[in-house]
Amino acid sequence: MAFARVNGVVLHHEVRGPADMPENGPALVFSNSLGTDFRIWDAVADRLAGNYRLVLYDKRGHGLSEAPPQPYALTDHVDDLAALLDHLGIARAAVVGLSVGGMIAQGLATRRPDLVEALVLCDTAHKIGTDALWNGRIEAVNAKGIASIADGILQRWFTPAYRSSGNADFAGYTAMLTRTPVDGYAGTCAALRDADLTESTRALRLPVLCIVGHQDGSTPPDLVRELAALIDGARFEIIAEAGHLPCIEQPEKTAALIEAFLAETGRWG
Ligand SMILES: O=C(O)CC1=CCC(=O)O1
Repeated sequence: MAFARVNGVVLHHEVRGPADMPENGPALVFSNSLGTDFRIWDAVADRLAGNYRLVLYDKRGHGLSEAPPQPYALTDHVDDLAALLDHLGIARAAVVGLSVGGMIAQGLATRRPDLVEALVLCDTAHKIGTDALWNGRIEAVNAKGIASIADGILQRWFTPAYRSSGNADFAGYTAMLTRTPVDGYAGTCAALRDADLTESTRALRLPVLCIVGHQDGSTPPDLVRELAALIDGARFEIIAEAGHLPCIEQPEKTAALIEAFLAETGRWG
C-alpha cells in the first residue's frame, strides 16, 4: 500500500509482481469502475502477479484516494493516472480498464500515447449512459446517499446467482459501493455524463482487447461490440456467467484472456 500526491490529489496505489522485474520495464496497470476500488482486481492480479509488474490504484474519489469536491472531468482522471505513472517511473504500460476505468484507459491512450502500448477494455464503451441517467444519479446520491440507488446498480453489476443473500462477497461489494465518498461518486458521474470518446477512440492505433460479461446490465455486450468495431483490429470476447464485473465473478477467465492477448502482442511474456 502506498500513497502519492500527483496532479494535486493523493492517490492510493500498489505495485505488485516479481522483485526482479526491471524498475522501468513494461507494466500492467488496472483502472477500476464507478463505485469500486482496486480490490475488484485482486483475484485477477493474483493470477498475473507471477509474470508481470502490476500497478493498481484507486482513482480520485474512490477507495483510499482523496475525494476532491465534485464535479470531475474525465480528463482529471486521465491526468491523475498519467501523473501516477510518471511518478512511478513507468514509461510503457498495458492498461486494463473497467467501465469508467476503461474510458480512463482510452483517454490515456489518446492524451499520452507514449505511455500506452496496449489496452484491455472491460465492460466499457466510448460513451456510457445519457445526461438524464447521470444527472438523476447525481441528484439522488447528493440528496439521499448512494444506498438509495444501490439495488438497481447491483442488479446490473452481478448475475442473479452471485446476488444470493448467502454470498458474503456480494455483501462485501455492496459495502464497497455504498461506502464510496459521495463527492467521488457524483463527481465521477459528472465525468461520465460529459465524456464522449467516439472520435478520439476511433483514431487509436494499438493492440486492443474488448471484454464483456454476458449478463452485463450497465454496458451490455452489444455496446462493447460497438466499441470494438470502432477501433481498427480490436478483438472482442464475451465472458459467460458474469455481469458488469467479470474480474470478480470470473477472474480465471478474465486473467486467461488478458494473458493470451498480451502474449499475442509479443511485447509481454
Ligand atoms: O454503475 C453502473 O451502472 C456501472 C458503471 C457505469 C460506469 C461505471 O464505471 O460503472
